[in-house]
Amino acid sequence: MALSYMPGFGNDFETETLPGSLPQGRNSPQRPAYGLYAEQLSGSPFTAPRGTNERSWLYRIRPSVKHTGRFKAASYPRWKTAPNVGDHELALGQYRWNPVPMPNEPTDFIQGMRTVTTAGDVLGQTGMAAHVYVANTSMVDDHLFNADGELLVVPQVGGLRFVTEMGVIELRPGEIAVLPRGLVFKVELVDAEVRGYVCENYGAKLTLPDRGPIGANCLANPRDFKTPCAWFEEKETPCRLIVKWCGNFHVTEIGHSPLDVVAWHGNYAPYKYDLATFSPVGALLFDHPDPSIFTVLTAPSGEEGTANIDFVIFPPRWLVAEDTFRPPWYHRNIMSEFMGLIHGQYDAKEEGFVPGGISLHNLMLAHGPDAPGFEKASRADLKPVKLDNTMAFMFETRFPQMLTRYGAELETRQDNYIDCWADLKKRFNGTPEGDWS
Ligand SMILES: O=C(O)Cc1cc(O)ccc1O
Ligand SMILES: [Fe+2]
Repeated sequence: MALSYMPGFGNDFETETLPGSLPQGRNSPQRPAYGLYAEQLSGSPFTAPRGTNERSWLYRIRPSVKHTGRFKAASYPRWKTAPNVGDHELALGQYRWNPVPMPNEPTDFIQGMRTVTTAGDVLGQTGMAAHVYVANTSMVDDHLFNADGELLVVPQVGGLRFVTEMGVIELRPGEIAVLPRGLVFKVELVDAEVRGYVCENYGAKLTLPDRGPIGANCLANPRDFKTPCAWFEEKETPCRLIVKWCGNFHVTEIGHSPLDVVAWHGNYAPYKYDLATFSPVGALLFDHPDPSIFTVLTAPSGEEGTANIDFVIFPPRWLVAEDTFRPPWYHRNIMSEFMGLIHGQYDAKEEGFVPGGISLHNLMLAHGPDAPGFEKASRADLKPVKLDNTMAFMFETRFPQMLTRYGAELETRQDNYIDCWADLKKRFNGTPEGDWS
């Protein structure tokens, strides 16, 4: 399948698979071409201000009401939803995990979703969940839509193909995709085994951060976001549609594929982004800036500057700051930090935080470079150094992240994580030089 994409972030796109299938000059003609049904998919209230008003018009073989029958309960017990509090006994702490193991049983993208933290409350449309997915099986006749939020997908091992009602997105590690709330899709695997991270956003949509004095360029540039062109299938064989709705799963059986959108236009659509196109901006003389300079996407919470979610990356970059402790400083943060590593090594943690791993530094819990990292950075010759072959990321939220039982009991949790700070020495000895012996 040759895939094509349209560039731009939040554009008003239009795309058709058959000539003349997209109505021009109106949304809802009396009889759309090809006998298609017109349907609006609203991602914001009708009355949202222009800057946040999102909707698309889909021209499809059957309207979506024909893609649902009677629902039955379905069960995906490892995919949890906030609030999910108190289902384990693990004490408060800073935590780190080695990669989630690949499954031994046939496991598709939905079955392979393992929730590590939840935050906020899905019923109030605030907060998020941080998941890891592991899968070895493509979805063939099963499809999903998630009414609980949009999904930000960060592959770490293996390629994925998101076959959605608005087109097909292929995704490799190093790229990310966002699937809007309510979008119908299935996930095919490009490789035999896949793993990655997902941030499920219950709140207002992810958008590009304001750049302030940085100006119009650098960081994530809008043209590097890609939305798929329309694609449809006419498949008249049994299919299932699974719905995640307020934390519960439901399934309905239908006699055809719900991926039947022949043409669409609008600004509510899935997209992908290659993290290698992020142009980092940083400290050119001294000091270590806040990681907000590396925000790719931010989901506002309603309170200015206080994100429901920031999606932040730590990309390859030059370190040039003079007379500076270059790695992250020690800190305590009102925001809660879930981190993953796509490949390479992370600045402040050369050992122990491995690709596919996770770290969790929750609301106000102290963290920072491990003891070897501190030693090295405190004594380093501060010539320009390129931090290369690395890509870490953070799902940061204003809400505390509640660990799930799955996360608490996962066998790859590193019992000794906090020992990485054990060897940080007292250097205060009453002299201005301190004790650097
Ligand atoms: O804790 C972390 O490793 C993430 C992080 C990186 C950084 O450069 C500054 C602050 C911060 O929380
Ligand atoms: Fe941090």
